[in-house]
Amino acid sequence: MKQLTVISGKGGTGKTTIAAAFASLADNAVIADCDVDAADMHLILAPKITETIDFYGLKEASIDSSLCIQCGLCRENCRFDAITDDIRIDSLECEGCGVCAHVCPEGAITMVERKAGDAYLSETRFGPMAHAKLSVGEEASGKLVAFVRENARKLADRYDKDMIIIDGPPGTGCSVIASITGVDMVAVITEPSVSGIHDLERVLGVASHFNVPAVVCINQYDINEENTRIIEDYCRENGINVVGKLPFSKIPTKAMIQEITVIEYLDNELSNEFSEKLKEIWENMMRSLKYD
Ligand SMILES: Nc1ncnc2c1ncn2[C@@H]1O[C@H](COP(=O)(O)OP(=O)(O)OP(=O)(O)O)[C@@H](O)[C@H]1O
Ligand code: SF4
Ligand code: SF4
Repeated sequence: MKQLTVISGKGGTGKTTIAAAFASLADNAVIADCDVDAADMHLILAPKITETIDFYGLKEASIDSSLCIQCGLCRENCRFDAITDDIRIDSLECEGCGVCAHVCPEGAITMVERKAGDAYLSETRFGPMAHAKLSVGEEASGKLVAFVRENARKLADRYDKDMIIIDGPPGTGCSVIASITGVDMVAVITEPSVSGIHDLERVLGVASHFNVPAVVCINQYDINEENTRIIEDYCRENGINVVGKLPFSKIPTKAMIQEITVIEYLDNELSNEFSEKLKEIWENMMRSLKYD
């Protein structure tokens, strides 16, 4: 089974637009929305949730006040200021490091599970989907990405799918790393802006560090053709395949408003042209995936 992650380095480059289009073009895939901090694939794919699973992130300290002698050691040793003057745990600040439980002379502190969000198994018009929602203020997004990927693998086994298409988070942080480790290929969606080029180089560096082959798709290439050439040269020099370029177009936004993919939005010549380009990009990527 092949796993492909769509990432972007920089936010707002069209990653979700393109990942949703890929989901509609794949023959036999599971879709995994791993952009868990700002999930928006569901706006286009309208998943029907079939199963909701509690997600437990970081553990949290809990004090048994009947054992506590108010010595204050836990408070002194908590680096996150998560213990109040009257020795209570501030849930929003507790990072679950366990130091307080370790130093407590009375064994009054235990580490307990804390629900940090919900993971979902769903059905979409293009096949099964794994996705999730992190609770407000929670920070275990890398762990939740890993959980969504595990759920996607279960769906692939259950429905005999041969591919998982992962919509990864933007940036280069731990949730990006969790969404690309062990996949067969990443497709980096970039745009020809100065920050786009900078973030592309950074995210390609992360992919290379984890030995994941990368291809690049340049979105809105015509907003700055000079920068597009810089990206193409950079990719050529570094042996990275540019699988295609998409022009600036009103179609992605029009399709998004109708909650459909750009491939489904087919009411004029212009939209046909746009979706034909995306199909070519998909086919180039599939060739690269086979070749690698
Ligand atoms: N080729 C294009 N031409 C013009 N607008 C586009 C193009 N591709 C995407 N857009 C628009 O850009 C906006 C951002 O796209 P999208 O949500 O797919 O990006 P993203 O990288 O997933 O963003 P985020 O990081 O916020 O998840 C949307 O309004 C989308 O319709
Ligand atoms: S688990 Fe760590 S962060 Fe939480 S209260 Fe204890 S020492 Fe502070
Ligand atoms: S270290 Fe233990 S006994 Fe001391 S104040 Fe904290 S909970 Fe109470």
